[in-house]
Amino acid sequence: MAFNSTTYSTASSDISTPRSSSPSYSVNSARSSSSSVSKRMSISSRRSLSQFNPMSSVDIRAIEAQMKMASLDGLRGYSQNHYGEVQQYRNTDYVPKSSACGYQVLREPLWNKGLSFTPEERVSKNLTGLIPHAMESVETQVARCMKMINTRTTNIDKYLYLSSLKDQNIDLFYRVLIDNVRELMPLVYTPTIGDVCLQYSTLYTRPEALYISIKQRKSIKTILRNWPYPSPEICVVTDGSRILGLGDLGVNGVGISIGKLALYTGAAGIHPEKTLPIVLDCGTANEDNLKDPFYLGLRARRPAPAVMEEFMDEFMEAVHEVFPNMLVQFEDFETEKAFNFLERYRNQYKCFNDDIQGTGAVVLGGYIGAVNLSGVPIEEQRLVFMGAGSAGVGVAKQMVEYYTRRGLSEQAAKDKFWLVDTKGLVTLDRGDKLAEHKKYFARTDNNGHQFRSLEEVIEYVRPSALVGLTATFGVFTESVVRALKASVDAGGVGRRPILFPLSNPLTKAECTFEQAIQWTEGTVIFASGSPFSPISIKTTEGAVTYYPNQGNNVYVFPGLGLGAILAKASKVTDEMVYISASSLSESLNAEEIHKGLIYPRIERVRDASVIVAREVMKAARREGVSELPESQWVEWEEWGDVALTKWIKDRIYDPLK
Ligand SMILES: O=C([O-])CC(=O)C(=O)O
Ligand SMILES: [Mg+2]
Repeated sequence: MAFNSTTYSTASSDISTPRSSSPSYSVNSARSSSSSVSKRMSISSRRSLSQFNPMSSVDIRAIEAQMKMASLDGLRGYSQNHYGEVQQYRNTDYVPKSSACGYQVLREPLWNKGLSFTPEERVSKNLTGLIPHAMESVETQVARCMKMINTRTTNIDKYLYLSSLKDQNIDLFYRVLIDNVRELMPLVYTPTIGDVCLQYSTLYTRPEALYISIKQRKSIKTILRNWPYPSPEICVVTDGSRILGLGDLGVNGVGISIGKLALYTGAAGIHPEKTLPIVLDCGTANEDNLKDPFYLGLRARRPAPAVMEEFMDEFMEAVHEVFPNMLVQFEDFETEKAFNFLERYRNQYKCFNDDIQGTGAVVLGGYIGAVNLSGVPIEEQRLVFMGAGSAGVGVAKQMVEYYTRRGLSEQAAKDKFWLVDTKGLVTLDRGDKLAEHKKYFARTDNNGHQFRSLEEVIEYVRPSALVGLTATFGVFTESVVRALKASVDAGGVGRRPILFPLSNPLTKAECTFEQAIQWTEGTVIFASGSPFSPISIKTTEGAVTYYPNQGNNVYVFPGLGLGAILAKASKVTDEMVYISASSLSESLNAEEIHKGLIYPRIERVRDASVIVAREVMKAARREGVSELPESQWVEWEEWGDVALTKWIKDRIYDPLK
C-alpha cells in the first residue's frame, strides 16, 4: 500500500525568522501540499475555536490574557489548576517561547498532532528535531495505528494500545476510532470494556477520570475543580455497583464511564475536552476486589442506602455549583439506586439515566422497525421480558409510551407486557415483597396461578416478542426460542419472531445470533446489546448471509446528550427521551431498510446521532426547556431541518479533517 508522504527540510538554524521565511520542502501529495496544509490548518483552527462558543461561551479576551500568562510563566502555568484554560489555544496562534514548551506541546495529548505538524508549526512551536522528519498524511498515521492494533492478539492488548494512543494524541485516537468504528468500538466499549473493568486495578497505569471517594465527601467541589479542563459539559458517573451484566466492580467500574465518553466524542462529536468521566468510590460488595492486593478503591463495604443518598445529594449539588452547564449521565448504578436517583434529580438537574432511559429508547427505536418487519400487527403484539431490573422496566415503560401514542389506553398498553424475573412471572399476588419499580408491570390477571419458568410463561402468553435483560448467558434456550417461533407461526404464514437478547457483554447475552438463526430457521428479527458477527449459511441455492442488529444505547445516549447540550436544555424531559427513540427509528437509509436492519449500520452512528440530536433539540424547545434565544429558533423554523442540521454539524468535532 502506498501512502501519501511529504518530505521537507527545516533546520531551525536555516530559518532565523520563522514567520517571514519559508522552509524548503518537497511535497509528494496534492493533499499534503504546504499551502493546502496550512490553509486547512488555519480553517480548522478558526472552526475549532468557534466550536466552543455556542457550547461554553468562551470569553476570547480572557483567553488571550491567559495565553500571555502562560507564555510568560512557561511551564509553571501548566502545572496549576487552571492550566486547562491554556489548552483552549492549541489550535490558535499560540507560540510556545522555549523548546521546553515545544516538548510540552508533544506531551499534551490535546495539543499533539503527531506527524501532522506542518513545517511552519515545527519551527514556530520549537518542535524541530523533537519528532521524526517525515510529515505524514492523516491516512498514513491511521494506517500505522491499525497495523499496530492488528498485530496485537488479545483484545485487552488492543485496548491498551488504543488507550495509550489516546493518552498521547487525542485527535489521532479519535480519527482512528471514527474511521474504523465497526472494528474498534467493540474494543473501547462493550464487550472488551467489560474485561477491562474486571481487570482495571491491574491494568492501571495512569488516571483518566475523577475518582471521588465517599471518604472525601466534604471535598467534592475541590476535587471537581482539580479537573484540568475548564468547562466540561457532559459527565458519565457510575458508582460501579452494576457494571454491564458483571455486577458490583467497585471503583474498577470507572472503565465504563471512560468508554461511554469516548463514544460521546466518537459517535456524536462532542469535543473530548468537554467530557468528564467520574467514579464515585463508595466501597464494594465484590469479595474478589476486596481481596485483590492491587485493588484501587476503598476497601470497605457499601454504605447504607440513606448514607449513599446523602453523598449523592452532595455530589449533584457540587457538580451543579462547579459546572452549572453540566449534563449528568447516570450509568450502571444497581437497579434500586438507578430508579431512586433518576426520580430524585430529574426535575432539579440536567440529567438522565442511560440504563433506564437510554436503553429504553434504543430498544424502542429498534422495536418500531421490528414490528413493521414482523408481520404481526400492533394489536396482536404481546411482549415477554426476561429481566425486570432498571433496563427491563425502562424499556417496557418506553414501549408503553409508544402504544399510548398510538391510541391505546395506558392500561391496554401495559397489558401487552409480561415481565419475568428469577422467581417467575411478576404478579401482584406472588407472595414475595415486590421491589417498587416492578409494581407498575405486576400482572393481576393470573387468577392466582404463578408461572415459575420462562417456558411456562411463553406457553401461557404466546408472545410475538421476547426481550432479555437478565445478565445471564444462555437463558434463551432452544426450547424457549422454538416456543416463541411456534407461537408467532400460529398467527399466520410469513410472520417473524422478535428476539432481543440484550445483556452485555457478550458473555452475558441470553443467546447467540447463531443459535437464534438456527432455532428459528432464519426468520428471527434479532438485536443484541453487544455486537455479533453476520452469519452465512449454505443452502442448496447458495450461501445466505444474515445480519444481526446491535440494540445498544450507543445509538441514543450520544445524540441525546449532544441535543440536550446544544439546546442548552435545563433538564432532560421524557419527551426528549421518547423522541430520541422515534427519530432513531427514522434514521435508517434505503440500503439499511432494504437489508432488513432495524438500526443504522454502526458506520453511520454519527449520522444517526446528528438526527437524534436535532430532534431532541426541537423537543426541548417544544417542552419549554431550551435556553437558546427565541430568535435562533425562529430562524430555524423558517429554514427547516436543513439549517438546524448544518448548525449541529458545524459544531461537532471531526479531528484532523
Ligand atoms: O454499556 C453498554 O453496552 C450498554 C449498557 O448501558 C449496559 O449494558 O449497562
Ligand atoms: Mg449501562
